[in-house]
Amino acid sequence: MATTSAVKRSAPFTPRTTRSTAAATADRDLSSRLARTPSATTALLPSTHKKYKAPLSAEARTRKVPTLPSVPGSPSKSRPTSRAGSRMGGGSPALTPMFPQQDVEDSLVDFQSVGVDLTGDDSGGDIGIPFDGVAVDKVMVSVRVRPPNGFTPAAWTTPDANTIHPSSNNSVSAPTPANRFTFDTIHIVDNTAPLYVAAARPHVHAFMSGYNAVVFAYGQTASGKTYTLSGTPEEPGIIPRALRDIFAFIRATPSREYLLRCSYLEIYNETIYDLLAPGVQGKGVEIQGGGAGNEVILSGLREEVVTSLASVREVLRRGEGNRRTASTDWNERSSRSHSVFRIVCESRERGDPSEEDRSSTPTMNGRHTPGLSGRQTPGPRLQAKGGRSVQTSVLSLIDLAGSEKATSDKERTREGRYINTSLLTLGTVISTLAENAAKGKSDHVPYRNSKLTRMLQPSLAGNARISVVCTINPDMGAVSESMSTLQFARRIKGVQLNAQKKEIVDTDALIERYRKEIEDLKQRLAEREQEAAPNARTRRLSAREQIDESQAMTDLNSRIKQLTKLILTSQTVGNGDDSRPGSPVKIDFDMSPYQLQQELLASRLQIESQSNQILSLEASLLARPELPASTPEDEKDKLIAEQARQIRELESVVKHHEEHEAQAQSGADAEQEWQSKLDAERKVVAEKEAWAAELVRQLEKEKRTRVQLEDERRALATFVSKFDSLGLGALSAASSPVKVMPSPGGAAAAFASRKGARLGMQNTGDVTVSRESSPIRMSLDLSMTGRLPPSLLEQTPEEDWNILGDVSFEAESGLGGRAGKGASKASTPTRLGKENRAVY
Ligand SMILES: Nc1ncnc2c1ncn2[C@@H]1O[C@H](COP(=O)(O)OP(=O)(O)OP(=O)(O)O)[C@@H](O)[C@H]1O
Repeated sequence: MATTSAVKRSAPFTPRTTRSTAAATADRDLSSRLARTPSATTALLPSTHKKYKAPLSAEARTRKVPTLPSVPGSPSKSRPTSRAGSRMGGGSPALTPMFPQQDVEDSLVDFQSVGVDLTGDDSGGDIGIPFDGVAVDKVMVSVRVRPPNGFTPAAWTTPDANTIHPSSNNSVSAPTPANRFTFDTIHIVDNTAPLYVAAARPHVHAFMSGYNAVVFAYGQTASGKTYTLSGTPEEPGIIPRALRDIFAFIRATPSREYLLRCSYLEIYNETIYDLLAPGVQGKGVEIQGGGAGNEVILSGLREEVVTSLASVREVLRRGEGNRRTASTDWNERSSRSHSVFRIVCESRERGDPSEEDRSSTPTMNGRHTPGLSGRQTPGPRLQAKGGRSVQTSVLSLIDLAGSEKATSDKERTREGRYINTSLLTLGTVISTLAENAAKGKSDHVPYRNSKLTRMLQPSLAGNARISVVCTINPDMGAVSESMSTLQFARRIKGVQLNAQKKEIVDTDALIERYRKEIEDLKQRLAEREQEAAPNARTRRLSAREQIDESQAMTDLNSRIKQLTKLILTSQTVGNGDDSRPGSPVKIDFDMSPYQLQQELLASRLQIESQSNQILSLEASLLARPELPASTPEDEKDKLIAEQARQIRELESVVKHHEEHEAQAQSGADAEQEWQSKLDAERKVVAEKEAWAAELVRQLEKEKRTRVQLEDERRALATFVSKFDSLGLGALSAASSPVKVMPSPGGAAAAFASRKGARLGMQNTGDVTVSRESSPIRMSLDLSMTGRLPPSLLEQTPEEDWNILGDVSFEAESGLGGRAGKGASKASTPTRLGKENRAVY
C-alpha cells in the first residue's frame, strides 16, 4: 500500500473502475462468482472442523513436538453460526466454549474456534471455510483474483472453490489439464474476511499457541498484494484482522499471560531498512545466524512492546508511512520493496494465584491482595525447575514486491531488477525444497542468494506454519504473469513443513525478566511499607525524609505499574481496542490507602490525557474536508496529495515559527537582563542627583549664612567706628575687667589689628590681641587642633570666602540682641576647622 506521496505519472496508469461496475461487466464465469454472496461461498465450502490439541512442554529445553497430522475436523456443534454470537466484548457467551478453561493444554490451539470470527467483523458471512485440505505439514496456498479492470473479459475461470484455469476466451493460454490449478481456497470476492478466515486465522492462532507462522502475498505487480495484506479503512486486510484476533485470543485465554513486541522492516534493493527507525544512521539491520537449524537474528532491528490494539495499529501506521512506494506503469502506488511486519509473542502460564499473591503483594496489614483467585493452577508438567517455561513464537506478515517487466522509468527498472532477482531466488529455493521433499533428497538450498530467502530460511526450512496468498490480475494482458504466479503457487504447495513449538525455561525471555523485576519491586515496596507502618520506626523521620520516602514509594509503584501493563492477560487486555471503553476496574480494598491514592492519581492523569486526545481528534475531524463517497479515486488522490503538501507547508511554517519564537525568547531574555542593569544604573544616577541636590541646597544655605555674616560684619564695623568716634571706648574700658586706655580711633585700630592678627594667626595657633591696642578684648581660641569634617564652605573657592564670615561675636554688654544673634552662628564650622570666638 502506498502511503508516501507517489510520484504521479500521467500515463499509462489507468485508475481502477469501481468494483461493482467491474463485477457486472466481467467474464461470465467470474461475474457469476463475483456476484455470489459470501454465504453462497460458505455453502459451497462445507465446514468440517475438529479440535486440534497442541501439546505443551515442561522441559527446560526446546522440545521437539512430533509433526502433527493435517488439521482434521468436523464442525463443532457448539460453534456459533451467527456472527453476532461470536463477537467479543459485551460478555459474549459464545467465548467460553471456544477457549475451554478447564485444561490449560486444551485451550491453546483449538481449531474449533479458528473458524469463528473473533474480530466482530461483519463484512464476511462465510466464516465457515473449512480446513479439510489444510495440512500443518504443508504450505497453505490460496489464490485471490482481483476484480477485473474496466470492461475487459476476465482471462480466468474458477469452476469451484479450489480450481482455477484459463477461461475459454483466453487467447494466450488454452484451458488444458496442465493449466488447471487446484489450491486450498480460491477467492474472487472483494471482501477480505473469508480469505482471512481461511488463509490467515489458523496461522494467527497457531502463532499465539507457540508456533512460528508466516503469511505472505505473492503476485505480479498491481495484482492486489497490498490490498490483501493491509487493505483499506473500509476493507481491512489480513494484518489488521490478525491484530484484532491476537488480542481476542489473549482475552479468551485467562490461563496464560503474554508479552507482544513488533517490528517492521523492508528489503529494498537488497538492503534491510527498519521502518520503525527510519532515520537511524549507521549500520542498519543485519541478518545473523541462519545456519543449519539455527534461527536468524535481525540485529539492529527495533522492536516495540505493544499492549493494545491501538498501540500496535500506531506502530503499523508509522511503519507503513515509511515504506517505499512509487508510481509505475502498472500501479500508481507500487510497493518497491518487500515489507515484513513481525510480531513476537512470549507467553507463559500464569502462576498459582495464592503463591503469586503471597510473594508479590503483601500489604501493610499482613493480608494479601486478592484479584487472582479463581485462576487455574498450572499442571505440574509446566512447573520446570528454576522457573516457568516460556513459549516464544514469531508471526511474519509479508507483502512482497510484485514481479514486473522493465518499466519506462530508469529508477523503477533498477528496483524491478532487484525485486525480480529476489523473487527468482525465492522461486528457486521453493523449487529445491519441494523437490527435496518429493524425492527425499537433501540438495543445497540457495537461501543465501537473497536477503529475503535468508531471512525466511528457518520458516522455509520447515519451522513455521506457512500460508501464501497468490494474487492474480484477471486481465487478458497479464495472463503470462498470472500463469507464472500460479506455477509458483503449485511449487510451494510441495514444500514440506515441520513446525515446532518452542517452549523453554528462558530467563532471558522479556516476559520472564519483567515478571522477575515486578516481583523484586513489589518486595521492596512491601518492605518500605512495613518500615513506614506506625510503631515500626525507632525514630521519627524528619519532614525531608518523609518526602523522600514517599517519593521512593511512588517511584516503585509507578515502575511496577509500567511493567505490569506490558504483560497482557485476559483481564488486563480489555477488549483489545482502546477506542472502546474498557470494563469497570475492580477496586482492591486490601490495598493500602497509599496505593489507592496512587491508583487514583494515575487514573486521573489518564483521564486527563484521554480527554486531550479526544479534543485533538475532534479538532482534526472537524478540520477534515468533506469528500463525497462518489469522488473518483484520482480526485481523492489529488486531494490527499494536496493535503499532504499543505501539511508539509504548515509544518515548515510551524518549525520556522518555533525557531523564531526561540530566538525572540532569547532576545527577550537579553533585553530583560539589560533592562535590569539599566534600572540599577538609573537608580545610582538618581541617588547621585539627590546627593548633588543636597549639596547645592547646603551650599545655598552656606551662602545665605555668609551674606548674613557679611551684613553683621559691616554693622559691627560701623558700630565700632561710631563707638570710636564718640570716644566711648574709655567708658567701656572702665567697666571692663581689663583696663584699656581709650584713644581716638582705637576701636577701628583694634579691629584692624584683630584682622591682621587673624590673618597672621593661621600658623601660630593661639593669638591674643593686645589689650593695649584695642578697647575690645579679643580672644581666638585655637586650642582645637583636631580637624572637623570639611564643610561646604571649606569647599568654596578661596576668593568667595569672606574672612569675616568665620568670626563669631559674643556681646558682653547689652549691645546686642543683634550681637547675640550673631553669636548663635558661632557654631558654624570655619574653613580652618577652628572654632573662633570673639568676646567683646
Ligand atoms: N480484491 C480487490 N478488490 C478491489 N480492489 C483491489 C483488489 N485488489 C487490488 N485492488 C486494487 O488494485 C490496485 C493495486 O493493488 P495493490 O497495490 O494492492 O497491488 P500490489 O500487488 O500490491 O502491487 P505492487 O506489487 O505494485 O505493490 C489498488 O488500487 C487496489 O485498491
